[in-house]
Amino acid sequence: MNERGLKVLFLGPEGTYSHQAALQQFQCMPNVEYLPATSIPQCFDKLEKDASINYSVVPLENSTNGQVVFSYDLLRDRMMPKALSFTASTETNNRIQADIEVVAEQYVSITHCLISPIKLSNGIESLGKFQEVIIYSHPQVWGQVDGYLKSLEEKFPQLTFTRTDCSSTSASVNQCLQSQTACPDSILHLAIASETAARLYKAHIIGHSINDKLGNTTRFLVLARREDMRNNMFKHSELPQVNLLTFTIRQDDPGSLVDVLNVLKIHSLNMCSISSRPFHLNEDDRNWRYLFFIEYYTDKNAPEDNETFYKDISEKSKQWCLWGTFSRNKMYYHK
Ligand SMILES: O=C(O)C(=O)C[C@]1(C(=O)O)C=C[C@@H](O)C=C1
Repeated sequence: MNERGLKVLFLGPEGTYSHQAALQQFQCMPNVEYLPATSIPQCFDKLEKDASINYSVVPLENSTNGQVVFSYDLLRDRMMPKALSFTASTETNNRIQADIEVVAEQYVSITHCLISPIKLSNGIESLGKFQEVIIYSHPQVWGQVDGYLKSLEEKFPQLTFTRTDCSSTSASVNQCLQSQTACPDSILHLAIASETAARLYKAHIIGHSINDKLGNTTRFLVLARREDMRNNMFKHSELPQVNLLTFTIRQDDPGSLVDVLNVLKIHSLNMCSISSRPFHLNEDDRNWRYLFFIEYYTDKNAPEDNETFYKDISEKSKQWCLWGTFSRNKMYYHK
């Protein structure tokens, strides 16, 4: 940390779940400046380009509707150009070093509210007075409240409901306030966001805890520039270390995915997650190629440079990248 303190980027504006994750991560540090980004891509770009920014907090997955694909794809996109340059060369070392690194994880419990820009005398029952309802939120939210929105549609069959994407949940509250000021009385603009966001904008909550699964949680990654992390200030705790690794396989070789996973087994490493995203290198490349994301545990006393493990991964995969080794957050274990 420099004398001027830390600068931490998050998906803004204030009042987003990402903001909450950033506060949770850095609340015990003195002198932290929280900087709102306008999109998830900006959370990556600014961290890479602006040396004054120390960390960026991005959502990765939700316990109800899974991957935040924007973040997965932004990690993938950072591997892509380096993967292309390997294909073109005769390089034997197939390990890719990314410029950013994952240094910690955070978990935020999600409690969505249905938020109105105007006070409705009869709460949710007042929707019956309108002809059209336009609901704004972050695209990740729709899959978390789908059952609730369907039940609203059934309750008010005469109403037209439209879902509109916004850059974040908190931005959606601002959007519904703006839109409501210049629209006919027959249309109501609503937002889905946290109670904090509703309070921040002095908007009105007409439905609380509307997510289909209560206890729904979003997992966030804390990113830093690799070159700045030589003195990693995130002390490794007593909890297991999580390693995030991505790899491509020699797709036409039968068993090539199993071969990579078997390396974990041989080294007695327990895998705790696996997923994949499309990995289409360029227009000359085949359409159906995948990048696999795995996470596995290592002991806190394990050597940082597990050379034989890396050598085996290099041998069995086409290309691979280790994004970071960080302590499991104890909130991972909470229901
Ligand atoms: O819009 C926000 O509040 C965010 O922080 C983004 C985000 C996400 O992309 O997953 C974070 C948590 C919720 O699951 C919904 C939206």
